Amino acid sequence: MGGGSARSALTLASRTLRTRCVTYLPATSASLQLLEAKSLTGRPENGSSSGGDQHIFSKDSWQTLLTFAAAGLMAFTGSSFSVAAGAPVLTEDETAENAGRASFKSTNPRVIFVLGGPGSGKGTQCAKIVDSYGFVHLSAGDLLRAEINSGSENGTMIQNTIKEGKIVPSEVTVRLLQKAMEECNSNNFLIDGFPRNEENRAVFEHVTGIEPEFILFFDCPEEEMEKRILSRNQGREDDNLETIRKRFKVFLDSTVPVVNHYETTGKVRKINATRSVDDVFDMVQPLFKHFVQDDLLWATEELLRGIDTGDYSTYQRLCHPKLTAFEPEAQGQLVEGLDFHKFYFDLGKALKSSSGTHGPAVQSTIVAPKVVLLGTNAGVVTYTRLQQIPSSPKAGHTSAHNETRVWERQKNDAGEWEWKHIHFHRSAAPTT
Ligand SMILES: Nc1ncnc2c1ncn2[C@@H]1O[C@H](COP(=O)(O)OP(=O)(O)OP(=O)(O)O)[C@@H](O)[C@H]1O
Ligand SMILES: O=c1ccn([C@@H]2O[C@H](COP(=O)(O)O)[C@@H](O)[C@H]2O)c(=O)[nH]1
Repeated sequence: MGGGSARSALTLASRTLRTRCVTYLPATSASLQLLEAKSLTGRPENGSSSGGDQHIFSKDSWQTLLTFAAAGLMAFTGSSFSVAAGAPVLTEDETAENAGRASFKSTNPRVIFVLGGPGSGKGTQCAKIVDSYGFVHLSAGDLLRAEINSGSENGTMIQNTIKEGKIVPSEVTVRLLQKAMEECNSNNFLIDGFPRNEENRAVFEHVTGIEPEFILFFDCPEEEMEKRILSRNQGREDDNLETIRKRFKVFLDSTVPVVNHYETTGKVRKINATRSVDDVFDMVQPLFKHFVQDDLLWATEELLRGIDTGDYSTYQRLCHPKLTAFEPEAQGQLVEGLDFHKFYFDLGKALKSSSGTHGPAVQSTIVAPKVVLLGTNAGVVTYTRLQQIPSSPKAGHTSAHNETRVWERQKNDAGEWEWKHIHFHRSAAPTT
């Protein structure tokens, strides 16, 4: 399993990234309702990922890759974040805060507002981001249309407002967004087509206390947007020339000022949306890759914390049942499955109960982590792990190991995406 089995805390030293959460992409009944709402309104959830400029490894090439990695023949290049050894350690509060995020649901969700004129391609790109980066897509327009279809008392008012291309009162939209976020077991949200005006923005911030990470803004000329909407053909009541023109005016008068506001805070990421769907997505992808790197590092930290605290259920949840490993304990052999690792968790528990000691915890420190993404569904995390072992016979001893951990994003039986640890390589680090 790669490490000590006694009770411990994980000190997250030597890193520049501040991790947020592990993306487990669970689809709750609420998100399924939203999907249903989408199909009712005929909105596209289309598009498999283009893969952008990265190589996407098939299952077969993945095995080859593992063989190379295992043989020490693989060099990790490409995007990474470097971390200076000895950089500041997380404070106790931050560590506790991160520990609280182990359940993936935090009070501090990651929100990206997706703005752009009507027909600029917001919904199309959001579907691709969901596919590749696992965000939950909340379209304010879809939520409002679902509210009409639900027979709510506000239904007629919302329907008339949409027909006129006007903006629905902020409290109605914010309430729908907040409810959808609360019902969704995720921490990563794309909020599409909102805030539509300054009041929307102020009410959302006031009610939820959430500041967006950034604003993804699709910039597209009116004639192109008009052409796209007129050929959208999804039976939307507002996709007619008269309402389209009104929507363009509302966009210019009310939504552009919101974008301008965020410009002043440096949060706008403007994308030229005139190109093809895949070309636009290629421009979008770099904005999301670091979230995946962040999540993979956090998943690794959670795994190590599980090892150090002897928490086998966490280890089992994060690891693929057929996890493969090269580690000193396996005497140079490739071991497969979790049983080999479970032995050490059981041993730790037995030793602790027989000795009855409750001494200080084993402490792991990750030094110089690097996260390399292989397409959008796989990634490799490498680092040196220092483990301070408080108990005898090696009391006060620090061990140093180089670890390479491979993660793959997979769909579970419920069809939900989750990161699974599929292989690791651990060897003693040369000491200085
Ligand atoms: N880059 C693109 N090139 C050509 N057509 C596109 C592109 N992006 C989206 N489309 C098409 O244009 C239409 C509008 O796209 P989409 O529904 O994603 O826009 P939107 O910004 O979400 O619109 P709205 O604000 O009205 O909901 C759809 O039919 C979609 O397939
Ligand atoms: O925050 C919002 C979002 C949307 N509306 C109304 O819905 C329609 C359609 O929105 P799309 O984003 O194009 O699906 C929009 O024209 C508004 O009338 C809103 O009021 N507030």
